[in-house]
Amino acid sequence: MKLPQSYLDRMNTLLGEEFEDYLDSFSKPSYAGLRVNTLKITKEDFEKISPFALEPVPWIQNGFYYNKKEQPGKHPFYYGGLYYIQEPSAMTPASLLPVEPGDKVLDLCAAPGGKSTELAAKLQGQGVLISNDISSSRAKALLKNIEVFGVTNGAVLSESPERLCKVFPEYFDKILIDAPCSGEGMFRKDPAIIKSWEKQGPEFFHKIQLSILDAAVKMLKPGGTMLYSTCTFSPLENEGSIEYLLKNYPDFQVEEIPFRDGFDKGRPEWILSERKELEKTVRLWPHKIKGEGHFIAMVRKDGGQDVSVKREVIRKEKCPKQLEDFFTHVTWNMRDRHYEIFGEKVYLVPDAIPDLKGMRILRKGLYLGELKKDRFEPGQSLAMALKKEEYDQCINFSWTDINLTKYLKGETIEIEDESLAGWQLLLVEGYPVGWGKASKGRLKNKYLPGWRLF
Ligand SMILES: C[S@@+](CC[C@H](N)C(=O)[O-])C[C@H]1O[C@@H](n2cnc3c(N)ncnc32)[C@H](O)[C@@H]1O
Repeated sequence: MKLPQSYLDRMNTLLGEEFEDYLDSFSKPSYAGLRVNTLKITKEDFEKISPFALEPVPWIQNGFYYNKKEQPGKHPFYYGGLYYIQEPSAMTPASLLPVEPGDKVLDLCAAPGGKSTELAAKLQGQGVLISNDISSSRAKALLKNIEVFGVTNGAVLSESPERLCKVFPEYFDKILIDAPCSGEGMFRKDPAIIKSWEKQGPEFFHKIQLSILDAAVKMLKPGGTMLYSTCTFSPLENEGSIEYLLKNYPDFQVEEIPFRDGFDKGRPEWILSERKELEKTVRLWPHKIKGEGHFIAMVRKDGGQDVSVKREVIRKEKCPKQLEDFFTHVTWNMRDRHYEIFGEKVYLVPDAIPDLKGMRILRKGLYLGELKKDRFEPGQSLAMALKKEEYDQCINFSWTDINLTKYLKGETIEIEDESLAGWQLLLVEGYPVGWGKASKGRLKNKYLPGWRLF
């Protein structure tokens, strides 16, 4: 791997004696990690059923290292949404943002969802998560991950931060900005990033970061907390961006982040700043922890009064009869819920989401399924959001069962019990993977075509 000379010179100047250790980290392999989806399974229960050799990531409650040869991304448990494959340092920002069930949370640069999926797990279905990414193609991958994880209380948008401000003034309790950056912390994991660094370096990204921060501050409630992270070492994009925030928005203060073994403090002197408080930010280095490079800053907006934001009253649809009939099989309380219907498609929408008219919306609420003339056809995302005890017709497979593989490939499968009829929720070791429709000993495959195993 050949690192650009200008980069090496800068790092040598900044790191001094540590520079050799940093360079040495390139001779070691990067670490692979997975993070357990605590919306579906506890860390302890996952450890009991995991076929992988796992080693805990010391600073992440539900994070593990795995051996790359084991390929957990191809395992049926992955299709059941039991975990997210994530580089261990990248697990840190969402783990540190103090999200509580009931909060209104924004993940502003969210695709493909590594942080959003953890923020959703922290909300435990209560409150609202708005996951946004300016790139619509990346937002599609984000939507899939949100759905696989079984998130019910969110919306996925693809908007510029400036346009979001108009809909969400001082709306959020917590905001996460995992900013686009020059990616220096990922050079070891993905050497292709070196090429793009040569084209677009720290100055390019710093400008974008400032415009994202300008918008984000307007969307945070007084008393709210915002976490800013990057995967680069560049002082300009890290301490430099936070210095800009503090200078231009004096109602923001840097918050203490609980230090863990191997965490390093922010370096105000690297941007010639007098602000000692920048030392409360955190730097992660590949020569100090088993993970790649990251920067994390947590800031709080002064105040604490909940501001009441005027919202239009959104028309609530009545629960359609076909849906009501289907939900006799489900334990969820479907009365007084907020439905939105577009053509045949019906969504269950959290009450707290304001009117999103004019926004580029990929998903608002939970997609339940399609209303046909005299019946309801449940959607894949509803299957992923259910728990086995919440639906009365389940078929369970062991993860080694060939029929499960056939199902995930989209094939029709035979079933022993010929009396089974209607919509069956298919499970892998007790965790939903999708729908099948049973009739006369056969199970018609209703697994979402775009999600199939090839
Ligand atoms: C570091 S990545 C986010 C990774 C994501 N948080 C995760 O954990 O999976 C940065 C993202 O910012 C998005 N982005 C770039 N410019 C943006 C902008 N002005 N507003 C919002 N998102 C932006 C990019 O499309 C990219 O997906």
